[in-house]
Amino acid sequence: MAKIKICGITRESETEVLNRMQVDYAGFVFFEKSKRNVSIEQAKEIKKHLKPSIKTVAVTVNPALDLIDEIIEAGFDILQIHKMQEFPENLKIPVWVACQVRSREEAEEINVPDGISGILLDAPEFGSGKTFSWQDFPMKKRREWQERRIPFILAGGLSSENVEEGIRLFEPDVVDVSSSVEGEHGKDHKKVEAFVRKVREHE
Ligand SMILES: O=C(O)c1ccccc1NCC(=O)[C@H](O)[C@H](O)COP(=O)(O)O
Repeated sequence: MAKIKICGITRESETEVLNRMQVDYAGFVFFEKSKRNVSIEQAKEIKKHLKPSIKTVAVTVNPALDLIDEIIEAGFDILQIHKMQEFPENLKIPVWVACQVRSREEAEEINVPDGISGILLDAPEFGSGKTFSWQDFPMKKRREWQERRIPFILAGGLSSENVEEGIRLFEPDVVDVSSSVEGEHGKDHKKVEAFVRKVREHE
């Protein structure tokens, strides 16, 4: 069964539905330009309210080494890196590399370095609630990662309406959602519940 990551947690009140629905991952965005940006201190406070079984993912964009150190120090389980320029060596935290899928040609060039703990495919604009073009994605890349046993995370525009299709096409290890489960004040409990149920119904 695909595991579930709810991304862009910004407040303590959101943890109740994550705990109750026993999701697998909670993502915190550390990127100042994002409407979901939180400080390390805020995230540390919020994650105290998550069940220990929920792994925490620190979502970053080409992070400076200082930020990576702070993330490790704060006890996050996984570091997710978008727009990675260089793979930082000897990191003491598992890394998910996020790739923005813009075209079939670009996707064919995706190189997954050894030693990463997951490859995440996302829309051209991260956190936008839009999907990348699933039909154009070169599935031989997906098969290559399956053969190399690299965990695969499907992100970008997932919702209760399309997640079944995404699971059928990509057989992801994890499905990652943010925009479609948001309301006016952060994550909407009913939308999170509906998304989680849809994923679990599928299996
Ligand atoms: O969500 C953001 O604002 C964000 C900012 C900077 C880097 C990544 C960001 N989100 C990335 C994600 O982890 C996934 O892309 C996200 O869960 C999927 O988002 P959505 O398309 O909104 O469901």
